[in-house]
Amino acid sequence: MATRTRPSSKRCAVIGGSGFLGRHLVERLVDRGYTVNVFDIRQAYELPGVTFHQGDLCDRQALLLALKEVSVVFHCASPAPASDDRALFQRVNIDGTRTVIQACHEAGVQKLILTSSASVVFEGTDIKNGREDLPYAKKPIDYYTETKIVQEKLVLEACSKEKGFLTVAIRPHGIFGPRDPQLVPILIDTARRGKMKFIIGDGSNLVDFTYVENVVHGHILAAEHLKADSPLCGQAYHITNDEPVRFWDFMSQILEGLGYSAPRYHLPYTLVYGIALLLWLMALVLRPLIRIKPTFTPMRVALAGTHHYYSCARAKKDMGYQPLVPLREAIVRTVESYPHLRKGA
Ligand SMILES: NC(=O)C1=CN([C@@H]2O[C@H](COP(=O)(O)OP(=O)(O)OC[C@H]3O[C@@H](n4cnc5c(N)ncnc54)[C@H](O)[C@@H]3O)[C@@H](O)[C@H]2O)C=CC1
Ligand SMILES: CC(C)CCC[C@@H](C)[C@H]1CC[C@H]2C3=C(CC[C@]12C)[C@@]1(C)CCC(=O)C[C@@H]1CC3
Repeated sequence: MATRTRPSSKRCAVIGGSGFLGRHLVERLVDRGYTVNVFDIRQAYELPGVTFHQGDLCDRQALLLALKEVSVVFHCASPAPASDDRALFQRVNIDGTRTVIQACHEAGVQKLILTSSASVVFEGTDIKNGREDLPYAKKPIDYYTETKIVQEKLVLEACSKEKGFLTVAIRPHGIFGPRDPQLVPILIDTARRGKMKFIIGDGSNLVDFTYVENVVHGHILAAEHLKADSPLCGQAYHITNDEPVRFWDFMSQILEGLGYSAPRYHLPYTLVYGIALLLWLMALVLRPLIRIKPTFTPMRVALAGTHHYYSCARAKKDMGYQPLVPLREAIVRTVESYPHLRKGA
């Protein structure tokens, strides 16, 4: 008779483990003695102690193989926000997350930790020290955010002490660090094309940028504190660097660190937002004929021109969270990790 091995609390799966955040998470889990199964549509690296399962998270059978004898699942897979593909977001973030939950039930997984986003409450207007009890955005600013809201609700509603299936959502904001394929590469690409000359608005808006190691720390703390009698069950938690910074100071430090000039001239926020909206609509209309990808999307302009920073007091109280790497050190490490993006390289 086949015996079913009891899931070990140190055996986990990371869905999206080939990605930027996912890979940092996998590396830290391995350091902490976890055995890790990575499930992703692509395999990006090899690491001792890690087993790769290549597949689409919408494929329940493929997922089940990766979740065998696993007690903790981290779900940090998503299409990139820049893809701006509504059908893809719907399929992966909503239908796919339903499949993940179903597969977790079938495989006897005990804990599911979702990487959500602080943007689920962002509507393009100022948020200062926002707490987790802010309502979800009624008018989400893009398809990515729209589907991240539904995804978070699905995961939190699936939390059931009776069924022995516990869930929690981590809401990071503006993740950056070595190997990030978004923030630094897009910023430098924009600078190389001579488009980083302008500050949108008066430049005083404060924003959270969160170093990837701190986001990883928040995920692992959440997994280890998530118990039937803990306040974490079915809750969302902001994880930030807890050091809001002026958006344009942060961008300037990265740009100057890599040898580029910081933007100096100001443009009115409403003007730039209006142009971005117009370009986005044009791109949408022309999509059947030609694929245009504007750099300044309405989402990026809104993020660049408003305050959006969040309180992580709840994470501090319920799971003892404190950022491990301060912002100044995080920027130095990040800049040093991109020698190929230096000016002239
Ligand atoms: N980068 C940021 O600033 C923030 C990211 N997040 C969230 O963090 C998570 C991780 O983001 P990043 O690491 O930045 O993105 P990433 O693009 O580097 O990683 C996402 C991973 O998901 C995988 N994936 C996508 N579709 C899949 C599918 N159908 N089946 C299996 N795997 C699939 C990709 O191959 C990739 O390896 C995402 O859920 C994102 O929404 C939240 C807040 C901020
Ligand atoms: C062209 C410039 C105005 C801006 C260049 C930097 C931007 C690419 C990034 C600045 C803030 C970032 C951010 C995200 C992606 C990259 C930025 C727009 C997210 C949308 C990623 C996914 C999330 O869940 C929220 C993030 C907010 C901040």
